[in-house]
Amino acid sequence: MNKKNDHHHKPNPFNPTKRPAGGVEKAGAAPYQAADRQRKSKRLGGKPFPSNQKNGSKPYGGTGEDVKPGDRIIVTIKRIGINGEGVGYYKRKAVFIDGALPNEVVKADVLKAESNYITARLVDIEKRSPDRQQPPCPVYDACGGCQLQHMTYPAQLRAKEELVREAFSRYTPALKELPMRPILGMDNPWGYRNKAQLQAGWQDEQLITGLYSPGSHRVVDISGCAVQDPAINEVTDTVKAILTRLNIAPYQERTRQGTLRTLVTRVGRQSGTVQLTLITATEQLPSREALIAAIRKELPMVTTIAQNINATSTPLIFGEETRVLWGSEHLDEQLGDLSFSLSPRAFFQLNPEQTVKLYNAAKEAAGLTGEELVVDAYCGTGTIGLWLAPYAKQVRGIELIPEAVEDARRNARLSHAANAEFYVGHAETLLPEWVKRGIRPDVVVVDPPRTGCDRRLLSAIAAARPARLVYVSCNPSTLAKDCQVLLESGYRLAWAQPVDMFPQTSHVECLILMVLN
Ligand SMILES: C[S@@+](CC[C@H](N)C(=O)[O-])C[C@H]1O[C@@H](n2cnc3c(N)ncnc32)[C@H](O)[C@@H]1O
Repeated sequence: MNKKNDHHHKPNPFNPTKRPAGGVEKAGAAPYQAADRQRKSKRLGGKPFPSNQKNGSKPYGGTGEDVKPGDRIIVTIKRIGINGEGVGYYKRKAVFIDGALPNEVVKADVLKAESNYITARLVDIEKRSPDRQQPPCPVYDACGGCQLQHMTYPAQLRAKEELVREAFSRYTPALKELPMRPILGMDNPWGYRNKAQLQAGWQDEQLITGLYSPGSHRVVDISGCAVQDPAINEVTDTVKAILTRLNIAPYQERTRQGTLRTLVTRVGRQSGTVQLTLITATEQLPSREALIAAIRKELPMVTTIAQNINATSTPLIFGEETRVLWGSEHLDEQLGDLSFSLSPRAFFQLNPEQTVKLYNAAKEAAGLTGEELVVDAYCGTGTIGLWLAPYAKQVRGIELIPEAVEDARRNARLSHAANAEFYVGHAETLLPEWVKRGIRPDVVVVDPPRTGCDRRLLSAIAAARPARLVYVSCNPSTLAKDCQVLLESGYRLAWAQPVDMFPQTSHVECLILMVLN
């Protein structure tokens, strides 16, 4: 799954220049609480290609082995990299070019030339891919939220399948062939996100809300974001107008003046109601009563108005203290037959429609008959375990964050899952302890952060020998590496199922089923 509390960013093995997507919840992050904010060069999608002969670049062709910054090179793009960039080869070195698409021949200026890879800026497209399209979003180039809008949706899906294949061919040498099912995409790959976390900023003396421009703290206004649920866009625009009217200013890091840091809007897709959280740098919220009255009057779908106070200078979005200013403590949400009641800080899947497909794949993979003990490791708020609970004898979830475990327990009560228990702890410590005490799971589900499973957990699984291991991952590279370890421990890869949880972005979710040989 996405939304990963990943505290350990490692170099991305497909593109060492970039952080992997995902991470802790940070300001301005997009697809997950913390999407990768990759730097984008011009994508040229559907626009005339600029002539770039005046910029002092060297003539086409580069300088052989010793490619250096400023050289202009011609590259045939082979595939999409994990951050959405085009990947080709020049003089046997991998070249990463933002905005280039597979099968395109592009001219690019070298930005960085290392011993084993090159990064370059797209200048012109000599041969254009039929998969190239005009990005629908007007601020696509400036905003860091999406990486693949310049590619048609069927091509995005193919590229994501290719990313999974590439990872397994690179990191799972013990696997002869990858038994991969076609990726599960969306019929309508727009308007799917149920939550926005938008930074507040100034532009032309106006309050704006949006994401930080990649690599900076400049807010790009993203009114009318095409991947957000339309209700979120409506609420955002109206709240912005109300805040402007009431002179509630955005907080400015430089001057430490102002109030509003972030506007968090979450919609319950089933109920149609909206939970609004204003994250402020100060305890005091100016014109508080007038603000509440105006929101209630103009936005009847808002059922919670909350304030979260974050006076710190860390990149984390939420502070420790949340006050509900008006309305309900929780937002009601439904996923299939399960009910959830979400506090402003509680984690919930961002694309409920695709989550159902992912969890149904997990259910199929688990192959439950009602007699099994299922361990849901890295369980978050318990959603996968609860999805499986009606079909299992018992579910035991393990999660590091105590608040998430409290949410999981509350969610279990709401969904009448009396056979599901959730424990706070490290999966790599708790599962071995359980195994030592004779608790033997029949099915283990893991859904780790981007860094993958801890080796001690993989060893404990190998020792416990559950008949089935269902591995849900948001990072094909670590998934493939862990798969290699499991293959060496006597498991066989039965099938892999990629799911497109975040259309228009380069994120790929993939589930695999491993069974005992
Ligand atoms: C990708 S999320 C999975 C969430 C959950 N499965 C879901 O679908 O909502 C990974 C979770 O693992 C937790 N986590 C990270 N390291 C852990 C560890 N060593 N042991 C247990 N949980 C851990 C994180 O706090 C996070 O909630």
